Amino acid sequence: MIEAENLTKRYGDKTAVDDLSFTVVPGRVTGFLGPNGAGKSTTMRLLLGLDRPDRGDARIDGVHYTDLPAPLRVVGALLEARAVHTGRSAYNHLLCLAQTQGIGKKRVDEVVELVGLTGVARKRAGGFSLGMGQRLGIAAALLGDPSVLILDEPVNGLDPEGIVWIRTLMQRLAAEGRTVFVSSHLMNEMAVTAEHLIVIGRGRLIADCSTEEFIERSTEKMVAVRSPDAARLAGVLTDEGAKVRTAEDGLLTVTHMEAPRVGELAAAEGVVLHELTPMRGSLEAAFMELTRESVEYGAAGGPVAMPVPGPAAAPAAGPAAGPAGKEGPR
Ligand SMILES: Nc1ncnc2c1ncn2[C@@H]1O[C@H](COP(=O)(O)OP(=O)(O)OP(=O)(O)O)[C@@H](O)[C@H]1O
Repeated sequence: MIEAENLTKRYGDKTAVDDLSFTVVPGRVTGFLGPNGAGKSTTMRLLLGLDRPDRGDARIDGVHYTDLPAPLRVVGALLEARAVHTGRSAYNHLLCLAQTQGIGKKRVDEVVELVGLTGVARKRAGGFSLGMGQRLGIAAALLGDPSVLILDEPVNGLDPEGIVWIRTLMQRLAAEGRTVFVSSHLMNEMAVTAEHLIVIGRGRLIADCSTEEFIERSTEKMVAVRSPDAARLAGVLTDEGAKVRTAEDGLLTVTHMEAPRVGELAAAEGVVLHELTPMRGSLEAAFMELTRESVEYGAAGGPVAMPVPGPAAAPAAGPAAGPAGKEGPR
């Protein structure tokens, strides 16, 4: 378990982490989200004793990181600044790390295999690609078979196969009863990986809830409906209180009315439907809505996130675009 209690960290005038309290429990993947500069990396460094808080407390399984006698056996960490500037082979890099904590050679072999680096383990780690470096960093984090994992942007630099691999690995590690705390900028990836979210903006807590609840709370439900008689249908739905917009020729997006009611009204009026799709907000849309006030380095106007087809609030894989993909959920 990870506990942050009133964590505060200032750099000069800048408050990077501001009175932040949360708990990350074992058994599920917890995503750590926030716009650029929100304080995610700083928080992770505070948890790992790499920076000292000005106020507050960070504990891993009830203990300050710096008081852990064999930290690698309790916490595995992958931080954003993870380049391995080493002339050593990947294998020797891991072996050296293992030896500092009394971890045997057998475990080094195991993690090399686990992260898929067997073929290149004897190669110089300094020459690794970003993706291979990520795998090596994850191998290092797993060396001590830790009960807690803190991963800062683990998906960075991984190809699609690598992304699925790390997702599956994180979910498996969580299912084994470990605490998995992971930051990422890839919203669609987080939507399918993390069961729970901690969202911060300008160093402060914005949300601490399930991924489902986060999406539900911050996005509007919408129905996409396609008909050869869209104009007439639009009139019928509007008369019954729906808000209707024409997304493209023959395709309407409907809010303030659920899909079954749209279907019933269409049937009652004898309007043919070619499509009736309940849309849900994407995690991306929810994130942008909730963090709008906290974006430090955003472009004026900002991008618009797309809704995705599917049952309301259920996280789904794939690109965040649906039939009504020309407009945001608002
Ligand atoms: N060592 C430092 N000295 C001065 N300011 C810092 C330092 N580390 C972080 N900051 C500032 O603190 C704020 C939080 O930074 P941090 O890197 O924790 O954010 P982040 O959420 O991880 O951002 P990103 O998503 O861009 O990686 C930023 O404004 C950053 O410029």
